[in-house]
Amino acid sequence: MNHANGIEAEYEALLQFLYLAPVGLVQMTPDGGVTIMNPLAAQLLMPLSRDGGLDNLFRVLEPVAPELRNLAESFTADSGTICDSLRVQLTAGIPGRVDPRMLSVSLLRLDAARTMAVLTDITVAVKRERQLRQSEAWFNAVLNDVTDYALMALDTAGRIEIWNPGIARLTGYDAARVTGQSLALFHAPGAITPERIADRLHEADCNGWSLDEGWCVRADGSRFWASTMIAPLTGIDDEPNGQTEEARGYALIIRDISDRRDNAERLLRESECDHLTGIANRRKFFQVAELELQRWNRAPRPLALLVIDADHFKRINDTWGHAAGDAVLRNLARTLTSSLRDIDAVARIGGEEFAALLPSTDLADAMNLAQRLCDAVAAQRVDIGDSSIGYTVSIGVAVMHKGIAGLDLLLREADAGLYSAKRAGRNRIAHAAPTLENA
Ligand SMILES: Nc1nc2c(ncn2[C@@H]2O[C@H](COP(=O)(O)OP(=O)(O)OP(=O)(O)O)[C@@H](O)[C@H]2O)c(=O)[nH]1
Repeated sequence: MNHANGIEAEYEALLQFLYLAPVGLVQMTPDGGVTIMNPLAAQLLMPLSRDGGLDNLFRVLEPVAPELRNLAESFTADSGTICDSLRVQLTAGIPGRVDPRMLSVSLLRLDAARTMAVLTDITVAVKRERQLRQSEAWFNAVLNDVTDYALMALDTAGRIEIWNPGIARLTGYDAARVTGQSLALFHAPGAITPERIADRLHEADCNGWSLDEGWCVRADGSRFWASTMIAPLTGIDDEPNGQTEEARGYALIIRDISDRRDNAERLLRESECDHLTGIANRRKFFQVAELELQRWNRAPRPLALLVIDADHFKRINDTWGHAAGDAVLRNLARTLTSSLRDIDAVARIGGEEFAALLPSTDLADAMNLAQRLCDAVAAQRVDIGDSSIGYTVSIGVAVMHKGIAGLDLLLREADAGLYSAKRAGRNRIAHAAPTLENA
């Protein structure tokens, strides 16, 4: 075989490899300009492309992974791993019916001119992982050492009736303060609503148990990471027409699992945080919202979604520089979190786009809140060197209703409101009436 034939054969083999590789492979310039892409990469990315073009990977992935461009820009070495298996959520899915579409993205700098992206569809793997984590959490809650738990009996309305001494050890409350109180006592003010408690009791009735993990608060105000499990207590009652089993109340077990939050869990939490603003990222938002929508499907209650988008943000970047744009986004995140309750899920879901999911909030309340947020943002000044700049947002409002099968559709309605607010001149809020298709 002569030299030219050798090169041709090698080239053929390379093309075949690219064609058949079970992962998406993209070779690009450091700023994301695509030079080569295999068919699987095109297939994975095409649904994200707004205009059918796939010429820049960072631009295509910006709505779902705005951090990629920053990660690549801040990577200064000539070669090495820029990010490894970063999870990107492509779609929200439909609770109980369609799983969210997940992509894993790794970026490798090959040399100063070339960066390689490896894209893997991990939808099925993530679903299995979630199922495993749920059963692991369940076993942890039930089987592990029982020295650090508080056990109490709740009445049918979720008020505390009977307790074990562990309550005082774990929470610092004494019996007199606990009896007759709602279990909201162990949560920060505003972190749990009566409706959420009712949902958990209902969930326990339906599934045999309701397990949750999150922050609990001691009598002295200090926080601890806890798993809380509620299980129905049933009894046999004599009824005129025979014996029936009926709920007599619930058992509640609170366990301090702060020390169990090992590295893996911390890493997971970090992977749920937006790198720029420190609030939840799109992935975390979709997870929380999926749970919220499952709750809604079991027991519909008012549930509102706000999509908040910075106005003329490109102009801010162009006029004041990207770092100033970043400062505005951080200010916006702070303004939103300080104006919302703990129970509201607020996240950065795209470049300059944020979302807030508001349980127990009807349309009128959501509109009021959106207007307050809009006004609070317009009153902000962000210091940039010697200057200080103002900015505004537009907000689309949507509320959950029967015609909405999943988060994608709820987001679509909020986006329609956002679009109206932008078209009407920005720095305003709008609610788009449900489309006929969703009504
Ligand atoms: N500074 C900064 N800019 C970002 C970030 N993510 C996205 N952007 C920029 O946000 C801008 C969004 O611009 P557009 O989508 O055109 O929207 P806009 O200029 O806000 O206009 P309207 O939404 O119509 O009011 C783009 O220029 C993005 O590059 C980020 O993390 N930091």
